[in-house]
Parts: sequence; C-alpha cells; structure tokens
Amino acid sequence: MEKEAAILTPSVAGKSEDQALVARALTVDYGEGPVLGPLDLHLPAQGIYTVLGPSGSGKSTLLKAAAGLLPGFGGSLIYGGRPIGSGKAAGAEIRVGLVPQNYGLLPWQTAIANIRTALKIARPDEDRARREATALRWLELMGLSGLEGRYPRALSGGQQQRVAIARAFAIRPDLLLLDEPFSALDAVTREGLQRLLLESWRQQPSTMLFVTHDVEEAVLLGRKIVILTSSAGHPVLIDNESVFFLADEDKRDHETFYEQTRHIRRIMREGR
Ligand SMILES: Nc1ncnc2c1ncn2[C@@H]1O[C@H](COP(=O)(O)OP(=O)(O)OP(=O)(O)O)[C@@H](O)[C@H]1O
Repeated sequence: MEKEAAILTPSVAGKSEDQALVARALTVDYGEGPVLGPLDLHLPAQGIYTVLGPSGSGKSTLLKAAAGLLPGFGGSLIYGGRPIGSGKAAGAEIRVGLVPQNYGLLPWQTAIANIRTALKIARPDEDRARREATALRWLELMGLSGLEGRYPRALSGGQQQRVAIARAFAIRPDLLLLDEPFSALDAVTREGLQRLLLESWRQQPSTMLFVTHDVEEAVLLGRKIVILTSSAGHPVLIDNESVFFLADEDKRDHETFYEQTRHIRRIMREGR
C-alpha cells in the first residue's frame, strides 16, 4: 500500500495546507431562501474531491461559487489563501477550468477554436504553436480527432461534453470544476475517461471538484467525497483514501470499493 501511495500521490508536501480550497459558513440564497449551507469545508490542494447529493441539493451552486460566477454568497470561500470573489471570475491569479452542465461551448466557434480561445486567455505567454499542439492533443485524447473543425451544433451531446473537458484540461488549471462531466457518455467511453482523468490528474495534479450523481464514480475518483444533503444544511465529508490509493485496475473489484459504495448509499438514504 505504501509503495502504491508513493507512486500515485503527486508530490504536494508543504503545499496542500496553504493552497487548500476552504469554505467557511458558505451560504447561497438566490432570493427565495438558502439553497446551500452553511457549509464548512477544507479540501487540501491537488486532490480530487467528488460531490454527491440529490437533485437540487446545491452541487452546481457550490461549483458556481468556486468559479466566482455567483453574484453573491454568504461566508467565505478561499483558494490558495486568496478569497474567491463573487460576481466575477475567480481572478487572474487563480486559473480555473470549468465544465458546466450545459458544456458552455461558444456556438460560433469550432471545437478546436473553443479550446484555442480558452488557451489564449489562460496561457497568453505560450507561443501559438504550443497552444495549437496542446489543443490537438486534448481533442485526440478525448477521441475527437477529425472533428476539430465542427461547430458545437454539429456534434452530439457526448462529443460536445468531451470538447468541454478537453478545453478545461488543456489550460492546466489550478482549480478544475466539473459538473457531471461524463453524464452524456456511454458506459465504455465513460470508464475510459475516468481512467484518463486519473492519469491526467497524476501528471498535472490540480485541485478538482467533481460533481456526479453516480455513487460508483464518486468512490472511484474521489480522495474525499462531499455529500450534500437534500435540505440546505450540514454536508457529510467522507474520507475515501482507502479506495483512492488502490491501483486503478483493482478498484472496482475490491471489497473496500464495494463497502464504501454501500456506506455512501446508506448516508444518502438517511441524510447523515
Ligand atoms: N439561478 C437560480 N435562481 C434561483 N434558484 C436557483 C438558481 N439556480 C439554482 N437554483 C435553485 O437552487 C437549488 C440548488 O440548485 P443546484 O442547481 O445547485 O442543485 P444541484 O444539486 O446541482 O441539482 P441537479 O443535481 O439537479 O443538477 C435548487 O432548488 C434550484 O432550483
């Protein structure tokens, strides 16, 4: 186990504390009463954290707050020691990659142009050839070679979703926010992308908040699992290291994986 942990854990010693994503008494109210919180979280940097909860429990709202896209919220949200503001993107200092539920692609740009645009904004100092190679590589990794020149309207839902994932990864963000990123994909593509996500994270360990409805996916990918309950209130934070540090090929068949999914299903049923 120790050997595996050494292989699988990126070297983040000393970094994770001061770079953590921290929510303190975070509350969100769109005008008709609180829909999230008060929420307290401390998620060390460079970890994958999966977020589960019933429909309407505030998962997307949490991601929007972390992306700095809400007009306002109560309490505080801090990443890397800096407050994430409201009403504006999280700020030039924090590079944020976001895969929203509706993919957020620019409809007037082709698949590759969507990635180019994001790279131009997030990596203005990189030369053009490098940005182009990055965009092409991510499209290829997502199984989209040959579709670079297509506009979003000429792509299937699952293809659009993969362009959005490619765009988010390509910018090498500090904070990667994914809202049900694999929901439109078939089971085989989904499993392939789950593996790719873990591999990419190991090579480029960002702090990742990953919203999903799928308990197995949450257990497979998360180092910790945040469970939001149906009413605004206390989230449950589950330590999932015993599964996280298993070798990928063993995870799904492992007794620990099975036990953890059962445990989480029970919490989701009982709300605590
Ligand atoms: N812009 C908005 N204005 C008013 N209410 C909103 C807005 N966005 C979300 N809500 C409400 O806030 C609550 C939380 O919504 P949110 O989308 O965060 O839930 P979710 O857990 O992501 O749901 P789902 O799993 O269905 O995607 C819901 O009751 C929703 O109706």
